[in-house]
Amino acid sequence: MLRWLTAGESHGPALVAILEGLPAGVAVTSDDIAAALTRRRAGYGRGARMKFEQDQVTLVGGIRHGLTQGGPVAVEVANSEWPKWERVMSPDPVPAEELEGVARNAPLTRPRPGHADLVGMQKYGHDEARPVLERASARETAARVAIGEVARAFCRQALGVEVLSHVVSMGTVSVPDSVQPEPADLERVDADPLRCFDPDTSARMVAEVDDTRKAGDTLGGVVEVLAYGLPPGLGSHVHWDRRLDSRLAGALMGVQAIKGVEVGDGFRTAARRGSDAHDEIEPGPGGVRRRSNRAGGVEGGMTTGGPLRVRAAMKPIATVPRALDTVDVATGEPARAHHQRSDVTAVPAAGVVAEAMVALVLAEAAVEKFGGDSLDETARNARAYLDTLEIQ
Ligand SMILES: Cc1cc2nc3c(=O)[nH]c(=O)nc-3n(C[C@H](O)[C@H](O)[C@H](O)COP(=O)(O)O)c2cc1C
Ligand SMILES: C=C(O[C@@H]1CC(C(=O)O)=C[C@@H](OP(=O)(O)O)[C@H]1O)C(=O)O
Repeated sequence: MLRWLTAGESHGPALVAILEGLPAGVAVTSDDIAAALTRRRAGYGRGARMKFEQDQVTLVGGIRHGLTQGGPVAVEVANSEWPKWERVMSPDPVPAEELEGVARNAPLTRPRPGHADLVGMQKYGHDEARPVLERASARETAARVAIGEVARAFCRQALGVEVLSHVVSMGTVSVPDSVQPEPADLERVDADPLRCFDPDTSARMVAEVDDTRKAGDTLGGVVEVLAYGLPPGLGSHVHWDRRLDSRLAGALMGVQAIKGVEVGDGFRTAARRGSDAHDEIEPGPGGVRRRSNRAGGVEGGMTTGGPLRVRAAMKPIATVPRALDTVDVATGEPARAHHQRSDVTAVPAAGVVAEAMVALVLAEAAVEKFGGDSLDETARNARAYLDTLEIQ
């Protein structure tokens, strides 16, 4: 079983994440994690904070001399902006006079439609949004990407699995369905301003982001995560919560602002006839292969051995510069939602976060199927299983 948890606030001293249940011997360094965090920070359309906020990584447990030891892996991602927030976000009480007139401490009583502000205040009994938005903020996804990188290293080293993502739509601008990067293309995807694998579409997306920014508005879009090199049989058909598609959907829907998940051709399949919807089976390497991959590499809640293909739809950023109507909860009067700064879009970053979530789900399913306390043991068990299927 793989367990993992994150803690920390957007403007707190640091985010922390713990990942428990991976075998010993996975090679991963703080530089690998820092590189993953750099990928998450990039992307055309992100706001000012991504320029000045640095992700400072410290490995605080579970890794020695670049190898996991079998115990929980603990990672800290420090917020470099902490000194500016120290009094406002102090865990210990701060004398009232020290907070007097501190602009950052002004109560946020005009909740943003589309963010967690209003319902979080109602549910947790707060009279302003600060205590809610601090934890709702997608700053927390830096912690997920940190441990997702450890899971990704495990998937690669135990099974030869590579996980990547690309942006398939930004607002109404979409790439053709045939665009599907492979592991060797990841550098090119990352080099694109919007992590889009089709240069013509990317240029139109950039123009769309520029127009949207000028209009004081925000954008959503769709990302696709791909995983190559998976063995058949991760996940299971025997119970709903063991189905890999169910677990992937839950993990992706757990990312801030993701409002829909599609496995394979998903919603598009619903409009097809059966003869045009499934992946016919024919003789091939290891005895059988599928002629197409409309199912996105999952049948019956199990990986088929083909590339995994899942999409996640992100809604437009809630902090709209041309602020939306709300109510000031301090006065009960109509007002404009609070807005300091925000991303125009964060779809490219959401792709990197989605990769991390998929890597964590795949790592968990691999640990379940193959077990092993050392990486070598997991890899040996996987090899023995693939031998029974005669897969090279
Ligand atoms: C990478 C990333 C960056 C985000 N940046 C912002 C932002 O700058 N402003 C904002 O209002 N929402 C942003 N969001 C979305 C909010 O965190 C999210 O809408 C909020 O937590 C409410 O959750 P919900 O949209 O799932 O209902 C971002 C989401 C992600 C994944
Ligand atoms: C800090 C990050 O994203 C933040 C996510 C976020 C939100 O509401 O989700 C709001 C913004 O924070 P702020 O209001 O402080 O500018 C983003 O910058 C990050 O991704 O590292």
